[in-house]
Amino acid sequence: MAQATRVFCRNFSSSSSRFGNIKHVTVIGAGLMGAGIAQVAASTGHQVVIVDQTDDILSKSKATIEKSLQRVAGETFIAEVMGRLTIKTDAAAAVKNTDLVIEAIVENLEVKKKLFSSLDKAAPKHTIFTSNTSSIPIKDIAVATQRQDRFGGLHFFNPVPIMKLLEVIRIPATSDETFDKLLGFGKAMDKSTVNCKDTPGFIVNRLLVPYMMEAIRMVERGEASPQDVDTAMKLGAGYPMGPFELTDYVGLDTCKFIIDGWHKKYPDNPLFMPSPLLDKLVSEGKLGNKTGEGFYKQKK
Ligand SMILES: CCCCCCCCCCCCC[C@H](O)CC(=O)SCCNC(=O)CCNC(=O)[C@H](O)C(C)(C)COP(=O)(O)OP(=O)(O)OC[C@H]1O[C@@H](n2cnc3c(N)ncnc32)[C@H](O)[C@@H]1OP(=O)(O)O
Ligand SMILES: NC(=O)c1ccc[n+]([C@@H]2O[C@H](COP(=O)([O-])OP(=O)(O)OC[C@H]3O[C@@H](n4cnc5c(N)ncnc54)[C@H](O)[C@@H]3O)[C@@H](O)[C@H]2O)c1
Repeated sequence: MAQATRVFCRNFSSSSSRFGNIKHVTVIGAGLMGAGIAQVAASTGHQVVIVDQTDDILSKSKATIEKSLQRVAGETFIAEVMGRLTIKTDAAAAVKNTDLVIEAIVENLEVKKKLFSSLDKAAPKHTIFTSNTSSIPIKDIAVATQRQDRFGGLHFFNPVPIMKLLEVIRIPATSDETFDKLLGFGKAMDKSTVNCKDTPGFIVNRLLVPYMMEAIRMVERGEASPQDVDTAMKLGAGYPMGPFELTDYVGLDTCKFIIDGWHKKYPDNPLFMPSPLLDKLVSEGKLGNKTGEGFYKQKK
């Protein structure tokens, strides 16, 4: 049995002591990342509630999780995992009995702050809040709450069931107890953790974003085609995907939110200047794999 399959079929039970204090997890946002995070949390024995804006989004997300599990697991395991997953549209009700909130909604500071401010009033005192943001400082989100000592970042990578890394981010106010619990949760999720400070892009995106922005600028300058850049980086640098394939995979809208946010925050940094090509594709609704077309048209 290959590595990925082994991890997903290990027999976890929610009564296991491997969880420390985090047994019940609420994932807010049932999109690309939220579905993956919920799948792995439930696969590793946690009780999971997924929250999104509509029942339709939530049903589609549940179906995605089930389909994803079918690639690697048998019927019994899938039934157990799906049995640990529930869905809700009422975020305040969902967090009433939860140990950990993982927010994976749209990459927008004001929307995230509004959400956390309302959750802060509804969640029990012991609940730890985290954001899966790619690019927003965790402390800028945490200020919306009265629990900054129980606030941190959990930055997962896409696709969550396969990518082994979890960046665990602390802000100055994060308590040692909270940080240790988050590291323990990462282990319980079968991820390899790295400790991050709340610096722009943490570790991975601090290096990945300039690389990807230079790739799109090469194309804008007419120096190479997206196809040739992708082939070059896969065959010449050993990357599993080229930067354009990866942008389609991440979502062009999410990439635009990231770069626009950094440009606004650091207007003099040439690395973070917006890209006319990215802006054009987003304005045409070409958001990547999620809409069937981005830099590439998806094969049917
Ligand atoms: C250029 C334009 C610039 C625009 C601006 C840019 C702005 C900046 C953007 C930054 C974005 C940051 C986003 C975020 O914050 C951080 C990220 O997440 S970055 C993304 C990180 N991810 C990657 O880099 C992925 C790279 N790709 C890969 O690793 C691989 O291609 C793949 C996705 C793993 C797929 O590989 P394949 O080999 O094709 O896949 P297979 O289908 O063969 O599967 C491999 C293996 O995995 C098992 N498996 C598949 N699906 C699942 C599942 N759902 N659950 C469990 N396991 C699964 C499958 O069975 C195989 O296992 P095996 O059979 O080998 O045992
Ligand atoms: N896409 C990636 O590769 C990737 C990787 C790591 C981190 N992230 C980060 O994860 C977060 C989510 O990204 P994604 O790609 O999953 O986005 P997505 O667009 O696929 O999903 C976002 C989901 O959040 C929901 N949502 C929006 N506002 C909400 C609210 N107020 N309450 C409840 N649900 C709400 C939307 O309906 C949508 O289903 C972002 O912060 C992003 O930066 C993305």
